[in-house]
Amino acid sequence: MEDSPTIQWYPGHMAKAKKLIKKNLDLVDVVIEVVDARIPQSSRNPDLKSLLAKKPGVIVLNKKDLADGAATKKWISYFASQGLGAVAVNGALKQGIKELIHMVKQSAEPVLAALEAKGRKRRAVRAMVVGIPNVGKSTVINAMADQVSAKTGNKPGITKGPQWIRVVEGLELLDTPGLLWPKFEDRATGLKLAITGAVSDLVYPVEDVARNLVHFLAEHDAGTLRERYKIGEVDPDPLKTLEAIGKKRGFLATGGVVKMDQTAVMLLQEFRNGKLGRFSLEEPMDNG
Ligand SMILES: Nc1nc2c(ncn2[C@@H]2O[C@H](COP(=O)(O)OP(=O)(O)OP(=O)(O)O)[C@@H](O)[C@H]2O)c(=O)[nH]1
Repeated sequence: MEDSPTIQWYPGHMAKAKKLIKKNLDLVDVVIEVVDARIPQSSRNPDLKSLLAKKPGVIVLNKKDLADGAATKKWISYFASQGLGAVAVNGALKQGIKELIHMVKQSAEPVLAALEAKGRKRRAVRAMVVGIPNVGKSTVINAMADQVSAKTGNKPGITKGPQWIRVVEGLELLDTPGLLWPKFEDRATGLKLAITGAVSDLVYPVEDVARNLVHFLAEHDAGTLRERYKIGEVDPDPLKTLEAIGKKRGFLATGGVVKMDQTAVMLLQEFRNGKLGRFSLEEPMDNG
């Protein structure tokens, strides 16, 4: 779904997404919720918990290569304290996938064991991947599928129902992810989603998003801003800092005025690609 980061979510879209997820939920034992490791709380869907009812879930903190390692560890402990299994992965490099597979199988164990106790034959665990746009759902599915890479289920020609991928012995995965809407609860959450690219650059003015990123970086690692953009001191006013960055990069209109939009887009791109380093935009205690 290449265009999904630009989806504008309206109540109609959300209702449709909810219906699709509910339909597929009936088919699986475990739900794998992919979140962005840089914003594990903000990139969770607000309604997933009620959708899941009592189904076990595993949280995947994807893009761990872009997040701060110490913060990711704290998030994993935090989720564990809430009774949720969480694992950090780099879907793109297929790191952490074996641990994820193990966790998914483990979380379904009580259900399968109960079925077996009733005299049923043991069957493979069935799982599906869900998450908001751009967190890496397809990448995680591909990384898991790559373990064996054998499609199972429906034969070609009669591909009416869902397609299953046999990940390893005893685990099957639905081949399409469930797309969920992001949180729109408050501006701070929205801006974090915008900084990481989970919501469209059309939702918030790009200059606002970049200003907030500069504010965060100035507080957490002003040295990186100074060194990468050779801007001397970081101004307490983030807009002035953004302007200084644009000037250094030569993003100038006639009359020497800095093209702020162009500067903002460049800064966000560099942050999203990890060129500025590894940053987590939130830690567990920020969320109470
Ligand atoms: N650095 C990094 N990038 C990743 C990782 N996993 C995925 N990406 C990138 O993140 C972007 C989104 O990945 P997708 O797998 O398309 O995400 P998705 O959640 O399926 O996206 P939608 O289809 O838009 O909902 C792509 O540019 C991926 O290359 C990761 O672990 N690290």
